[in-house]
Amino acid sequence: MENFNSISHVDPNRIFSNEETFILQCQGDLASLEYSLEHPQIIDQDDDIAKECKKHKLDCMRMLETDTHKRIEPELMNLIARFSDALEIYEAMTGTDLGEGQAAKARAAAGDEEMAEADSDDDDYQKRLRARAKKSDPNQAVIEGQQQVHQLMDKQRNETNTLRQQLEELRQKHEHLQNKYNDAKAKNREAVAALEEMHAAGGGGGGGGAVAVGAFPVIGGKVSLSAQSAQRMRQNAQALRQGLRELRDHHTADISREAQYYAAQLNSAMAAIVQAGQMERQSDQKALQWTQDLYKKELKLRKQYYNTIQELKGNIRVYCRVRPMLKKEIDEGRTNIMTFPSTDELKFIDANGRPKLFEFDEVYPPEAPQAKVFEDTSPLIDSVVDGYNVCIFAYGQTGSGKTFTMGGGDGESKGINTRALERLFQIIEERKETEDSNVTVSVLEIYIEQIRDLLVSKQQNASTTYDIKQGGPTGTYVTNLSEVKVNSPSDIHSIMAKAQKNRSEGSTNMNEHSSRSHMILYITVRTTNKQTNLQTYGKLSLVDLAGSERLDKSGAVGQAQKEAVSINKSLSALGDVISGLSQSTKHIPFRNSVLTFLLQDSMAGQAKVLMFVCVGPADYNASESSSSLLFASRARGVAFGQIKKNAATEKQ
Ligand SMILES: Nc1ncnc2c1ncn2[C@@H]1O[C@H](COP(=O)(O)OP(=O)(O)OP(=O)(O)O)[C@@H](O)[C@H]1O
Repeated sequence: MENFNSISHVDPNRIFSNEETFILQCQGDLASLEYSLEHPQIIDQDDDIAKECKKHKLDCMRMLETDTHKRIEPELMNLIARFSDALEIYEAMTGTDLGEGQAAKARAAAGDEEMAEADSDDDDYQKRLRARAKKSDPNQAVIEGQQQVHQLMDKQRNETNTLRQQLEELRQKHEHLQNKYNDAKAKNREAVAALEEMHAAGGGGGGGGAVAVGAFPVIGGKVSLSAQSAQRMRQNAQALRQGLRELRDHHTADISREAQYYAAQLNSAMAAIVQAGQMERQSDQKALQWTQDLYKKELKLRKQYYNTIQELKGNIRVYCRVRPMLKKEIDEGRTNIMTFPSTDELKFIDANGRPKLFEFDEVYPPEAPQAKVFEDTSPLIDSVVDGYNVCIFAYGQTGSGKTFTMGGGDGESKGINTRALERLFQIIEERKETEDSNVTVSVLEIYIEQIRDLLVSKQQNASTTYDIKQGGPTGTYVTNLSEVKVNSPSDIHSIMAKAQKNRSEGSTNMNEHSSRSHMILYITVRTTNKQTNLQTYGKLSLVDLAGSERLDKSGAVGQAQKEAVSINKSLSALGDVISGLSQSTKHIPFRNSVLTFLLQDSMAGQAKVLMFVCVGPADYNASESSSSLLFASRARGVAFGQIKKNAATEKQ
């Protein structure tokens, strides 16, 4: 009876007590046995269910003997009766001896003490059955037994049905209770979870310590509702999380695939770019090399053509420039007599009213800017770096624009001198990989047949003798003339400002700032070829001649008159030289003046020569303009001789 010792101590909160469980088990097994009795074909041959029922019956009987199961006594009694009936029928149907029915009765009648104990557990009902069986003969007993069996079977059938209904009710009750129990458990869990969430959401409010969840009331309407919401939310959140996880996995896979695809695309694109870049670089290098070669060839050709043209032209080019009308001239009501039929022609009516047409290599009208004038001059400058002497001089009457053309002003009005130097440095820069050049300048003036160094003080000039010599690397040179190294084009500004400041200048009727001397700016370029180490010299002579003037017009007297006479004399000497050259006479009077002596090497074929003939446009200068233009025309036809490049020497 060990199973039932603790029945009285069963937890009252438990749904089924041990007694109820026991009765349910008994009823279950009994129903099985009864069912098999109604269906003999499935009677258990191993007697298991019958033996189990026998055991239950004995348990029921033992429980009845104790006082502790009063509560279920009716059920126990009922069960014992049913077990007895069923077991007796079972024994009758199967011939098995379980201590019931005929066998027990026979043992009781025979006084079989051995099995008496097994039968002794039968209740009074059993004893009565056995007693009754003793009185009748066995055959009658069998018949009675069979009748009883039938009766019992009917009764049993009815009871079985009732029991089945009861069992079904019990089962439903059990199921209902089980559901309630499950619901309660679930609600409890939800409530606990809700409280945990509330606690978590509240940041552990109510003291900040850990909350003993079990201490909260479990189920309340409100809590239950919010717990359901929380549950739904949790389920939603879980579903959402799951969806997000799937989405993320899906996207991760997609992104990974795309990343691989694009990485491959990128790699191949990069490779293509690198390859294209290499090809481009190679073709760029080839194109660059080709362009450089072409450029060199072009330069060479250009030089050849230019030199050929120069030689064909007798090595002198003449550009004519007509300055604009001056304010003074306009104010005096002077008339502009110059017209320009073409870019190399100039036409005007001379003092005698006769139309005159002059043709030059270039003719610049008054509006021609300084830049345009230099544009046509710059090819000559290139020759200097190639080792040629170049002489550019401006000729014309006083006030005709010589100084403006050669020196000019600042910015866009800067003249040939500054622009030539800029161009020289540009060429030097372009050739710096193959050639090394340095540039020096000297500036002198010829004032009343005296040479003055314009880059030194008047005192120094007074104590220095300047002689003209021939045979230097660039031909004619002046002894003791200072030479200043120029590092950049901007250096020329201060140098020319100094020279201009030192130059002799006066004011005449014809020109407020009249130059009273010839000024020559020498720019010498020494170039060393980096490969051959050969050194060449080029000399650029930029000559701003003093203007010829008619003394009656200029009103010069005293020193100015002396200057004017000297100027005219030297210009006349220049005219004589040009005349001699044009007539190819044997003796050319270069030494008749300091000017012609200094220009001898240029005019004797050792330089490319460019003459600017400057004229004023006003009618009152028609005579001087006419003679200047005639002078220039004559010079243009002169063959100065075969141009020679300065000899190259090994650099020391
Ligand atoms: N192309 C020109 N555009 C504008 N002004 C000019 C131009 N040529 C000359 N002039 C102006 O004419 C005046 C005389 O010019 P410039 O001094 O150059 O003459 P010059 O021939 O050098 O005279 P001189 O022989 O007396 O020294 C100056 O005021 C000068 O600014």
